[in-house]
Amino acid sequence: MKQKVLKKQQNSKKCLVCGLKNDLGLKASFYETDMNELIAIFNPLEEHQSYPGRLHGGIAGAILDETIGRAIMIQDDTIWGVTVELNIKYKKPIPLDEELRVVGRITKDSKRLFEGTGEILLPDGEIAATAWGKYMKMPIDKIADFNEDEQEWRIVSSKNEPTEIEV
Ligand SMILES: CCCCCCCCCCCCCC(=O)SCCNC(=O)CCNC(=O)[C@H](O)C(C)(C)COP(=O)(O)OP(=O)(O)OC[C@H]1O[C@@H](n2cnc3c(N)ncnc32)[C@H](O)[C@@H]1OP(=O)(O)O
Repeated sequence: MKQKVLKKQQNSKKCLVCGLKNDLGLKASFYETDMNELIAIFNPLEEHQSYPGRLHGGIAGAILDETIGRAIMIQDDTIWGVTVELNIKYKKPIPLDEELRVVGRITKDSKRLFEGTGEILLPDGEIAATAWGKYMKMPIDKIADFNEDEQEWRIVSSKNEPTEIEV
């Protein structure tokens, strides 16, 4: 099924998942879609391996965590979540050096907490890992000394941004 891209989300400077100036990071891009889901696209490198040729499970957890944690920003981009629980099921080995898609959505939202689920998809669309996470909503100034400009928290568009993503 194709999902229509409505908006790209911000990247940052040094985050392991979204930092564009983190040489060892995933440099993932995040897209909000017309299905109220968030889709991450990234290319894991050799540096992200566990066994040769296989993505490290912790890295798979990191991209799932951030995709679910950012999905809350579809409805309100001023809500920041810190992960309080994360459960992952690894179903298939995840390859390196190939473009991968991760889908996340919010399943429960209350005043102080939200929950969501997500999946990492293999290039052929098969589900390689699933996750459920719970997050506490916190004001950004209680999480970190955060300055948008210093952290380069901004939407970075390239020439070939997708308008639709197959999931
Ligand atoms: C430049 C930026 C780049 C990055 C951008 C990324 C975008 C976003 C990406 C996001 C993705 C990546 C995100 C990351 O990677 S975030 C990094 C990983 N996560 C953390 O670092 C969180 C660490 N934990 C804490 O800081 C504290 O434990 C917090 C602040 C969460 C609570 O400690 P605090 O001492 O303040 O609170 P409390 O213990 O008195 O509890 C307070 C209340 O909360 C309830 N409670 C607590 N835990 C749970 C639970 N598990 N289920 C249900 N409820 C829970 C508790 O019952 C109590 O309720 P009540 O009794 O008052 O009713």
